[in-house]
Amino acid sequence: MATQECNTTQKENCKNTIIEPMRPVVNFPPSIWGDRLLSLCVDHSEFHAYVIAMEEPKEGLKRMLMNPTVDSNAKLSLINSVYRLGLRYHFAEEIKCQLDKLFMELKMEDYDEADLYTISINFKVFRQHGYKLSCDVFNKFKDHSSGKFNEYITADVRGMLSMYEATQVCTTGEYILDEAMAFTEAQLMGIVDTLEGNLAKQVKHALRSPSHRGMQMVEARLYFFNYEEECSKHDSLLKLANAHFNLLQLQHKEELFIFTKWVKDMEFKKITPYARDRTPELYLWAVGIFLEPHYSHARIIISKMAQLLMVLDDIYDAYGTIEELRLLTNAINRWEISAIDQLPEYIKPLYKILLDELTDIENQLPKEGRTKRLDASKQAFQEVARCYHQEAEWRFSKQVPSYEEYMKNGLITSTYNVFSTYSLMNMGEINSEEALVWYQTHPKILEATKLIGRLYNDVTSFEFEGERAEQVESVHTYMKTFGLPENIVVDELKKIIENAWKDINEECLKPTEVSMELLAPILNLARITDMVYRHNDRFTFPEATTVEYVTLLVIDSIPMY
Ligand SMILES: CC(C)=CCC/C(C)=C/CC/C(C)=C/COP(=O)(O)OP(=O)(O)O
Repeated sequence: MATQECNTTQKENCKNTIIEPMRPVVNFPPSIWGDRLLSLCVDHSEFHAYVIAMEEPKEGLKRMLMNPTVDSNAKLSLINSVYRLGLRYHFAEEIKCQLDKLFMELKMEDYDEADLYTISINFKVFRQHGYKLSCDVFNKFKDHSSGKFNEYITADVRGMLSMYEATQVCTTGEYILDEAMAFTEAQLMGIVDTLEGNLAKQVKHALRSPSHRGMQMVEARLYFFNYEEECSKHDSLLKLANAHFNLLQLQHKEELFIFTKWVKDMEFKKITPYARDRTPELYLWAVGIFLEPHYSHARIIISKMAQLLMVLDDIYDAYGTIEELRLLTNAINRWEISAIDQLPEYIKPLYKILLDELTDIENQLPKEGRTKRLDASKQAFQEVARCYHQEAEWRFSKQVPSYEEYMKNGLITSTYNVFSTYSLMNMGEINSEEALVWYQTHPKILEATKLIGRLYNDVTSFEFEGERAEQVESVHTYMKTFGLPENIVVDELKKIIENAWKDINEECLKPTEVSMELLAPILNLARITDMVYRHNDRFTFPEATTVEYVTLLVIDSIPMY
């Protein structure tokens, strides 16, 4: 549909005149940011001030975490706050030491007298740190004659909220948690408009984005605002979180400026005018994958990868003719600058950027094991291009593949192989060759994350994409393969997404296949996917939440205590 075929007479004309093919018109909303982000400026002396401001409260918190006289519930509640404020990486050793001990000493009877709030917090903390506390701790809240949850818990809103948050870490076969999730969600939805103050804000946000599935930095900022009581229980927690936000915001501003300037210097607007303009939104993915300050370099690289993938996606999905796409795929497979000659003029500058940037990234990698890493990253990119091309072939020949065929291809076009490979490659010391080998075994956590990416993206955007060029996506391939109507299919695909989350949770429980540090970027990729696609395609249409979150993280300042 996007090409205008030449007939015989036209062919004659074609020899002399270049006929511009008809291309689909895509109404991508423009960026709302303009050049504003190029004026982001950073005072470097502030970095040092925040690092100093963090030192004392950090020591204070370490002492508190290690203090044997602090009661176990209070300690788990403190660990919960540390986790939710994005500070876990400062206390990895202390938290591990405490949780090992608390988990080993734990007896189920300890929970006989405990309330719903306490049990839920403890359950979530243990699970999020890899300890499989049994979901039987929730049995006592059920009326065993009716099989339903006891009515009295509906009066405990804080407890229900906490239980709803705890159910997000469930694994396959934990039916009580499935039921608890549905029950608490329905109850909270029913009362949210009657609540006031911080509790109202907490419930509203949890229903919009449960904390376990949210983007860590956004969750941390909102926890700081919405859970004042928990945060101000300990002065050192408040001070550390405050200085930490300021430090990260400074760093994120600087990184976003570097990335925005790169997009401008590469002249993407001029050479790819057909593509979406989504600079800060792409950067948000990078912050979502890596929260810690020491992954600054990785965030910039991931943002650049995302920009290149987005532009490629827009050529393959919307702008290129099938002939052009064949040439482009071939050139990307060849991966050599001489292949540029076979490309249409308008694609040449993009192809050059692609090769130059990847070479540049390669040159910054440590020498040891470089070749293997390079092969993995290049192949991940080539694979995406081949699969984008396959989708285009289906579209141009008006074929609808089976759901299975589509998904085999679609897991690759989720682009998460590229994101995870580049994440791993740029993690410095912990990035061992062994870890790369593990990545290439298609670990369950990575497959589940890709599945969530592909399905969430399709479920929320199939109507818009369908309008533009008969895109091949999971909703319609599933409808065709299983002969089911659209509304049923959307529900089925959402169930598959829920099950994939259970796999991710399972893979993060001890003993894990690789360290939690290596699993974290993959878990975080699923989290940012949930944030962007849970309610809509907030990437293509970023007006609401994505803009709000970019503003929250990079623009709105936080008064220093
Ligand atoms: C697919 C997915 C989970 C992407 C998120 C990761 C990301 C930011 C990738 C780079 C840009 C991109 C391809 C966005 C999705 O566009 P699209 O909605 O047009 O993707 P589609 O053409 O593959 O459906």
